[in-house]
Amino acid sequence: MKDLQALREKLSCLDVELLEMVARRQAIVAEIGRVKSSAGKGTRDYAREKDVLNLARQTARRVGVDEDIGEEMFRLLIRASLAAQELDKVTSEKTGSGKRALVIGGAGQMGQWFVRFLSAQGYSVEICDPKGGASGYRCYGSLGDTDLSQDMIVIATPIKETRILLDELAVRRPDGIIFDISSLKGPLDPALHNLVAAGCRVTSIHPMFGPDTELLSGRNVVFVDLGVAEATAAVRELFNSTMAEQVSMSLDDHDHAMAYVLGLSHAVNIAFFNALSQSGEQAEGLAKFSSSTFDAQMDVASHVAEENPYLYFEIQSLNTHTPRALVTLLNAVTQVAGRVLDGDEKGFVELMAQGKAFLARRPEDRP
Ligand SMILES: C=C(O[C@@H]1C=C(C(=O)O)C=C[C@H]1O)C(=O)O
Repeated sequence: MKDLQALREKLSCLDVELLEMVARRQAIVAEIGRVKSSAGKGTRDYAREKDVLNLARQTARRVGVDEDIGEEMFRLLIRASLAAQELDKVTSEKTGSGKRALVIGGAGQMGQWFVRFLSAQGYSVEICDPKGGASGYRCYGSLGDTDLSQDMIVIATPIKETRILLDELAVRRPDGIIFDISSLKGPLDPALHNLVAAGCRVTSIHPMFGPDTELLSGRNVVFVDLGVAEATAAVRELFNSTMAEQVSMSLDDHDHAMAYVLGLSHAVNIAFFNALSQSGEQAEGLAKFSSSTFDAQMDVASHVAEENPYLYFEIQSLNTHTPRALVTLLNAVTQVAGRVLDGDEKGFVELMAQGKAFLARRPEDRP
């Protein structure tokens, strides 16, 4: 027992050293970030990352550590470097210095993300939300309480509420740049164009990530330009210091894509966990036999189950492209069931081959 105690103490010392080394690595990473920034270079360097990961695998092999563990450790470290460099860049560029921003719905989850994001850019952020806002920010209970003199106005409210707010803004015609972040654009089409007609500088975006996101590398932000180029350019500028991919789309193409990217994947998961819960099987019992596919699917389903059901209903019910996506899903499920119940092996294999060929066309993951 004494040996065990002594060995564990030795191990704890090593763990502390490991973390101290991580901190030293991060300090160098921060310096590299500043050098790249002053040389006008982008934050992410995929070729260098590949070299870092190769070295990790080689070294792991040499010292007798599993290569996959070596690589995984360094993937995590690279993610940490990128998140730190991105935040540093956003903060140091001070795009919003001397300017004011209003986040309507700033107490909601994505609203809070924008409050943090705009604050990091140097904006003096104000919040409009009946639920109040984070402490340290000026807060208005309703739109009527502010004169709307801010330079940037973000609308981060449920879709139906956003429509009403856009109408109110069209009457009050603020001078600042206005944008919404709704998951669907079709239901806002008349209100957004009404705002353009009122002479407002408005654009529409859809951040394709959740409120917990810290690192924007590998994430997309969709821009739906409404014909006011100045507004779109100003909002693009907010994301220029990040590694987010900026994607342009028309309003209708956006909702068409969302019927699959959001609607179909949500529906599949809602159907999956309800099929399980209605099957009479017990979750605890199934967990005992879980396979890697089941576990992975359960993880995704659990994320979906935690989401806001009202928002998820809006995403289904307010998209005019939803019926087509859901009918396609019903057909696909019927097809799988049909071929299995008919004992049609050839047909079943064909279904899997078709899907595999489709998935193979996905762009490869970068390191
Ligand atoms: C540290 C750098 O920035 C990023 C982080 C890397 C790392 O943590 O090793 C590698 C490449 C870059 O994407 C760098 O460019 O060297």
